[in-house]
Formats: sequence, structure tokens, C-alpha cells
Amino acid sequence: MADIKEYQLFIDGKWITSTSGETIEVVNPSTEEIVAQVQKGTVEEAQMALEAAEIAQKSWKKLPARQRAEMLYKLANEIKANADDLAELLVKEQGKLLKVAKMEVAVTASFIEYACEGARRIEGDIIPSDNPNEQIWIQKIPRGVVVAITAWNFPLALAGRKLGPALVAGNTVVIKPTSETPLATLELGNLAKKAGLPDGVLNILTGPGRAMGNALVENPITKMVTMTGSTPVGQQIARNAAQNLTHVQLELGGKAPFIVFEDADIDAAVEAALNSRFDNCGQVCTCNERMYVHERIYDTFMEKFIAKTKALKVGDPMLEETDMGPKVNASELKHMEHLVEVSLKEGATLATGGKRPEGAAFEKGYWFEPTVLTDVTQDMTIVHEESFGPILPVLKFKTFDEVVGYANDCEYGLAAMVFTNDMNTIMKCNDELEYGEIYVNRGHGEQHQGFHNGYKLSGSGGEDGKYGFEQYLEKKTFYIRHKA
Ligand SMILES: NC(=O)C1=CN([C@@H]2O[C@H](COP(=O)(O)OP(=O)(O)OC[C@H]3O[C@@H](n4cnc5c(N)ncnc54)[C@H](OP(=O)(O)O)[C@@H]3O)[C@@H](O)[C@H]2O)C=CC1
Ligand SMILES: O=C(O)[C@@H](O)[C@@H]1OC[C@H](O)[C@H]1O
Repeated sequence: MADIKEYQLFIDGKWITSTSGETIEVVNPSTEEIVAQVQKGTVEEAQMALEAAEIAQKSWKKLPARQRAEMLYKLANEIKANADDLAELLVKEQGKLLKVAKMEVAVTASFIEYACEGARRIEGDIIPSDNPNEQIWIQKIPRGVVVAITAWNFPLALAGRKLGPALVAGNTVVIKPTSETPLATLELGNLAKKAGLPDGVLNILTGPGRAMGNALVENPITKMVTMTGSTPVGQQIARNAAQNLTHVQLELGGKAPFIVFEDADIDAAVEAALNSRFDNCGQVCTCNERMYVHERIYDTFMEKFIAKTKALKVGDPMLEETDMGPKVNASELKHMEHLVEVSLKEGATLATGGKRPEGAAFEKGYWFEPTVLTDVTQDMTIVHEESFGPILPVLKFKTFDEVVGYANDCEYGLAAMVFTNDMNTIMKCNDELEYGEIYVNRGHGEQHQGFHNGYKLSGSGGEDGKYGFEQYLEKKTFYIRHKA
């Protein structure tokens, strides 16, 4: 077995081994081989990291934002300079395609660079008072120590998405990556040192979400928690943060509807529907989780869509020709098998896929075929429960009101995708779809300057863009009176 690297905790600019004496194994989803071990950090080490961040923040916040940004630009450059190694780590720990991993590394750097552009836009207000000889100043100031908790699907990009704005705004950060895919995120410790970030500005801890996560969230040193992950965990974090009224920003689950109206460009819709479902093995929060096709174009659309789904190549994520890798772990794979079983019991028809692929290449690893379910009805489990994997239920619809009703019949409200060329339909979708992010005539995929914002159980606060940056700032108001 190849030598297994043991990673350490990154606290106050130093790599340390946990006093727990225990480690967590990181498994390659394509082979089920152990690729590394990370520290099972303790509650005491969470306290150490928070204290280091608190001390470092006192001087970090006093630096001009431009100087902070200069260091983060260097971090982004270090990420780009190590793109190949980081991408290979992402493939090993998450099973994503190498070409997608390379994009994730580039996106991580660009998240940080986008935040740096905001260094000279931390603007406050000067407001005339109702009182004579008086002004009102509203100043934007950093919150303090930010805890960032990330999911396993884009671990490095999610880290960059959070540490970029947090640090440019003058906060310091303690990141706890998911235990599933912590490796690329841990490498940021070495790159931060190379970029010249002062000790304690960025800290990286690994450890079980519940114990380590709770310790970080409940600590009064923590002034903000930004988390990406599942809705149940996000709700737990919100409850735990409430005891100190800590500011919380949550990016959680989704169940995006993909609506194809009668006048849609069918070929464009087929391509977008395919990519928006099977990208990253369906493990993207904005994925096409359920598709509604107008009855008049259903047969034509589905003939094209199913043919393209069957043509997708599942296999070694390192190979250029591969279209889809494995699910991230065994329990996620079991969840796929469960959802298909329940769907068939409830009356759905399996149009393609539905099981582990056959062949020697798939005996080890968490593989699942791209799956399409038809004869689906709105009341079925698969229409409401997030799959976060390569399973797509498809339904027909007749009218606008019917499909908008179906789309909004959901406890989530993150993303929706709509294909139509009718401006009136587009405007009505904009008005009536209860989703924070709506993609019209294109598949999913946020941009940094937008606003990634989940309604309902998809989150709270939002991320990216100028509104996401604002989350990392507190406001301080001065009433200044002078002699007449
Ligand atoms: N809206 C969005 O932008 C996105 C949403 N997601 C959602 O994330 C989910 C998949 O990611 P997954 O990692 O499984 O999500 P989880 O919610 O299981 O875990 C997310 C993070 O929370 C940590 N955690 C677990 N329990 C606690 C706790 N009590 N307190 C603090 N932290 C805790 C986990 O640590 P550990 O792993 O060590 O337990 C992990 O780092 C899906 O529902 C998907 O929809 C994913 C990406 C983007
Ligand atoms: O978190 C997700 O699943 C998406 O927001 C994804 O994460 C980083 C990429 O830029 C987004 O597509």
C-alpha cells in the first residue's frame, strides 16, 4: 500500500499533532484505499485555534485592507502555482474528475482574488443629523474571529469562497473542513505561510463535525460562523450559535427544479439539463434535482436526453474521456440505492441506470450509474428529498400555473432553471418562483459577483458578491457633535 501521509492541525502558523492521539482516515472514493490520515482534533485544540485567531486579529484588522489583500493575492498565486498537486488531491479525496478538480483549484484562487478587489470598497456613510452641529458616521468594521465550516463536494473552493472575504474584511479565520475531504484545504496552511500571512490569521482544524464543530460554534470568541453543508447540520449550528447570538451564514441543501417550457430550444435544454444533473456526480447544491418538461415536447426531449445520459462515460476520474466519477462515500452510495428503491415502489419507471455499473473496474469504489426516472408524480419522495447524486426524476406538465406550483412545492429555495424564449414567461417565472437563484436558458453555475442565496431551508444570509462580502462586516455608528 502506498505510504499514507499523516496531516496535522494548523494552529497559529504551526503544524501540531493532536493530543487525542487519534486520526481520521481519508478514503479514495474510486478505489476505497486509504490515502491519508488527519488529526482527530480535540475541543482544547479548538480553543487554542480560536485564541490564536483572536490574538492575531488585533493587529490584522489594523492593517490597511489593501495590505491584507496584497497577501491574499499572493495566496491565490500560490494556489495557482500548486494547481496540479491540489487537483490530484481533490481527485483522491473526493473522486471528482481531474478536469473538474483543476477548475475547482482555479475557482478557489478566483474567489480569493474577487474578495481582494473589494479591499478599497469597504465603504461607510456620513449622514446629516437632525441636530445642529452634528454628523452621523456609520463605519464598516470586521467582526473578529470567523469560523468557516465546509462540505465535501467542493472543499477547496468552499474554503476560498469564505476565507477570501473574511480575511480581506479584517477578520481572522478558523476553518474546519469536512472529515471526508480535508486534504486540499489543509494544504492551504503551507501556502498561507508562503504567502506571508501572519501566524494565527488562518487556522485549519480537522475533527468530527459534531464535537469539534460544536466547540467552535459555541465558543464566545467566535463572532461569525459561515457554513456550507446539509440543512439538518445548518439548523444545529444555528441553534448552537444562538446562545451567544453569533452571526451565522448558511449555505444548505437544495432541490432545484429544471423547467422546460413548450417553446424551449430543446437541444440547448437537453445539454444544460444533462450537465446540471451529472456534474460532479450530481454533487452540487444547485444541481437539476427534478425536471419538468411540457407535455407537447416531452417525447422529443426525452428521446434526446436519455440517449445522452446513456452515453455518459462513468469511470476513472483521472482520465480525460471520463464524464462522471464515483459518489464520495459508501453511505452516499447507499442513499442512491435507497432513493431508487423507494421511487420504484412508489410507482416510478427506471428509464436508465439505477444501480452500480458492472465490470471489474467498478468492483471497488462508490460507483453509481447516471439514472433517470419517469412516470414520476409530484407526491413521490424523490421529488422532495435531495438526492445530491446522479438521479433525475422527470415529470410532465401542461400549464404555467401547474409547473410553478410544482416547483414551489418544496422546503428548499436555492436554485431553479428555466428554458423558454417567451419574455412574458421569463418575467412571470422571475416573479413567482420562490428561489434565490434562477438560471434562464442556461444550466447551473454561479459567478463570484452574483449572490448565492438560499431561501427557506436552503440557507440564511447568502454568499458571494458585494452582499456576501457585507456578511463579514459589522457596523459601528458615531454621533459626532462639534462646537458651533
Ligand atoms: N448551498 C450550498 O452552497 C451547498 C450545500 N451543500 C449541501 O451539503 C450537503 C452535503 O455536504 P456534507 O458535508 O455531507 O454536509 P454536512 O452537513 O454533513 O457537513 C457539513 C460540515 O458540517 C460539519 N458538521 C457536522 N456536524 C456539525 C455540528 N454539529 N456543528 C458544526 N459543524 C458540523 C461537517 O463536519 P464532518 O464532515 O467532519 O462531520 C462538515 O464539515 C448536501 O445537503 C448539500 O446540499 C453542499 C455544497 C454547497
Ligand atoms: O457549493 C456548491 O455546490 C456550488 O456552489 C459550487 O461550489 C463551488 C463552485 O463554484 C460552485 O459551483
